[in-house]
Amino acid sequence: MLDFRYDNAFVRDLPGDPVHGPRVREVHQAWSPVMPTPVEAPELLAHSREMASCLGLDEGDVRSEQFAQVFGGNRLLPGMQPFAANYGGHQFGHWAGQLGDGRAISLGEVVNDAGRWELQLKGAGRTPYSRGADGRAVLRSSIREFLCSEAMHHLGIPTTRALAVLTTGEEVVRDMFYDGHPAPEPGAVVVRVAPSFLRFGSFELPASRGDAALLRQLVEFCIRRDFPHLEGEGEDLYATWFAEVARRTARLMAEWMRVGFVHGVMNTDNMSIQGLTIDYGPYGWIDDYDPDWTPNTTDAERRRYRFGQQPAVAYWNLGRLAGALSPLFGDVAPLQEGLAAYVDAWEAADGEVTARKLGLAELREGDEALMRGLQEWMAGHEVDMTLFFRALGELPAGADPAREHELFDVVFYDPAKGEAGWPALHEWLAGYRARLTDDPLDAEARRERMRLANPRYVLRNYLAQQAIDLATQGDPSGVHELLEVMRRPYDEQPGREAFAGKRPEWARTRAGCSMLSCSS
Ligand SMILES: Nc1ncnc2c1ncn2[C@@H]1O[C@H](COP(=O)(O)OP(=O)(O)OP(=O)(O)O)[C@@H](O)[C@H]1O
Ligand SMILES: [Mg+2]
Repeated sequence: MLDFRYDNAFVRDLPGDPVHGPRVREVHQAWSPVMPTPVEAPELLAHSREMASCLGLDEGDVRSEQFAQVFGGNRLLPGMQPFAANYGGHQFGHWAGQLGDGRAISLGEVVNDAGRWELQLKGAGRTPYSRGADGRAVLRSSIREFLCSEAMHHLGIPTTRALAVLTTGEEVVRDMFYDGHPAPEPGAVVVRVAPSFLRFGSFELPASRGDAALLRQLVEFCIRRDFPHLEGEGEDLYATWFAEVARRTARLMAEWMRVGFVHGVMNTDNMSIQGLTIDYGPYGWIDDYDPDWTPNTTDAERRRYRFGQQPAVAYWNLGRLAGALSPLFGDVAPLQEGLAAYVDAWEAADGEVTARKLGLAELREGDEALMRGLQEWMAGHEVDMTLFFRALGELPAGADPAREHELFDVVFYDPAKGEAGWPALHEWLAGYRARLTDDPLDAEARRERMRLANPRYVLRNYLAQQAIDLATQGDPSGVHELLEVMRRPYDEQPGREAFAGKRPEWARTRAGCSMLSCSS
């Protein structure tokens, strides 16, 4: 029997829409009461055993019919109070007005010894915020969200979590390539979990409407529930909080850059106030190091959300949040200080990541230039980022060209570019080696530091796509296996070398492997 203890703070402490149900409308409160729309035949496709255990669920609970019924959206447990949150956002640089949870419905906030866990169904049906859309999600994007949420967690990167992904037994029509060819696809629901799903856009919406009272209520609520360690009151407290949001966001950006994660749609409605990765849509993972790469077809022209731009976009987004919060401040100076805190925190976190990736005890003058030189070289020679850093961790102490060839031969995608890249690589390695002689870490400690900063396994786009193709034919084993691999991303996993390999040539241009549309 599924049995949780709840503390439904969001609906208890924040003003709710007096109207029930999914009729599309403008809502001037923080949330709307709405039930998930039942589905034909909910069935568990995969689950995260770590997340289940955090919620006190065992295998039997997860595999029960009750679990499928509740988390497919067909039944509520006593104590659940379903709602859709209201928020707005800046999308691709422009204010988009009310967006809200158009297809995510929260069931309640579970509290236990491990923390607070808001349970949310993504793809649960229409809400007042669905606008013209169906409130549903397709299997391919749901598997991508499920796998990546858990992969990020195991990489140690702040993220919303995924308890499970369920098929619905229903079809959903999507025009995957936005080319006028809509087609039915299998539908699914992802059960997401996070201590808070508040977004920058949750604060921007009341601010855009001049509703300072609701804005203040939201800020007070968020600080009390999501940042209970912060002290002070009034403007001082708000400033402390904003600076904390800024610092968390900076650290998140450094972590994304560390592992080669490209979010793909960094609109302000997809920025978590807690500095979690949220909304796994057209995201992608860097194969060959390319700061200009974005997986999102909708952004192919301007590349606003390209890999190398992410820290700057986060700053811009914080600027929008600062603007939204300004009615609560007599003077904008504290907000400017918060933005400055982002810059400081980003520089510190980026430096820390550089030191860890290169296996240095601490960053010294010249190290950032060393890293930049390496990045330029990688970008110029189509070099696999993940494989390169893993190989670098195995570099012998003394110069050994034969061993270097053996280590780095696998990192190139294009043999000709690789051939041309060797002289510069040997030169860079010589400089790096010289720097190491000046570093206090011994070889073993360095190797371990690098192993824990440079994953062996990341959720390469083509790997997820292969698992999706199989699951779409009715076989979820690829999803299960990939999840298993991603549970220990920093470990060597004998027998699973194939999951650590370079992107195969066929995947270079295939949809889902190189480019993704927002259609989900
Ligand atoms: N099929 C759909 N039906 C209703 N609303 C949708 C649908 N797809 C997206 N939306 C809404 O459009 C807005 C922007 O979409 P976006 O792709 O950023 O979010 P999402 O992937 O649905 O959700 P989240 O940010 O919660 O992960 C959101 O408010 C979202 O709820
Ligand atoms: Mg979103």
